[in-house]
Amino acid sequence: MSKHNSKIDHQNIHLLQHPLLSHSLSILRKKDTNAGEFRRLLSEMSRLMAYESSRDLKIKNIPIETPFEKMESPFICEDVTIVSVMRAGMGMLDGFMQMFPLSKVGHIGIYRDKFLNNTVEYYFRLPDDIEGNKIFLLDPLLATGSTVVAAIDRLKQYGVHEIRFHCLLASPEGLEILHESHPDVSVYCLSVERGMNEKGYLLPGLGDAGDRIYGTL
Ligand SMILES: O=P(O)(O)OC[C@H]1O[C@H](OP(=O)(O)OP(=O)(O)O)[C@H](O)[C@@H]1O
Ligand SMILES: O=c1cc[nH]c(=O)[nH]1
Ligand SMILES: [Mg+2]
Repeated sequence: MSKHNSKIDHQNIHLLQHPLLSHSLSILRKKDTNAGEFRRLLSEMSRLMAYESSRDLKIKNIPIETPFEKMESPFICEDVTIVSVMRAGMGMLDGFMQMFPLSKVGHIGIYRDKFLNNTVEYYFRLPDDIEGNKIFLLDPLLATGSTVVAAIDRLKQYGVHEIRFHCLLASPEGLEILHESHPDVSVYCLSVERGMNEKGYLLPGLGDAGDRIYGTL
């Protein structure tokens, strides 16, 4: 975990460090990176994040036949359900779906309403029978933590327990709040940011992720 923040040195926070991820993140942060490039890189980075966060998935040897002989070969034997927090989580979804082509996919639409000063859920759809699945939850940013906590509150109403939250950037405050509300949830992120501005945007950050993906600046 990040050296500069001992308060959030929780075992279940995984700081993914890889030159390919760091390089791409730097491009995403740049204010003149356009929406097309932002989308392309986010998708590519999501595949790498999925690779890193799935290292411990259970595998089981199953008999197969190669063109030459029979053997026992390892296959993933756990069900993964991917859940995207709209809008910005959609930018990570195709990368994860490519890595887990057999996974089911859920969607949660939540935004931070500036006037209500609260999160608003406008869509919720999970696949049936996902109790016991590993949930790979996607949203590029964790700022105040209210969105991810609201999303996980709802997921848990559906009996899912093993949740891995994937984001690019997280604030120290947001990580604390997430840990207080849901200490069982693992976080996979690329950077713990310095903090937030008065509007709840991460610093140094990358701006509003949804706006940057969809060009709604
Ligand atoms: O930790 P929080 O303070 O809750 O902020 C994080 C949320 O903010 C962004 O979504 P936003 O509300 O901008 O919605 P959008 O994806 O539709 O743009 C981001 O994608 C997270 O969902
Ligand atoms: O910096 C931030 C914080 C919350 N949501 C965003 O999209 N960006
Ligand atoms: Mg937004």
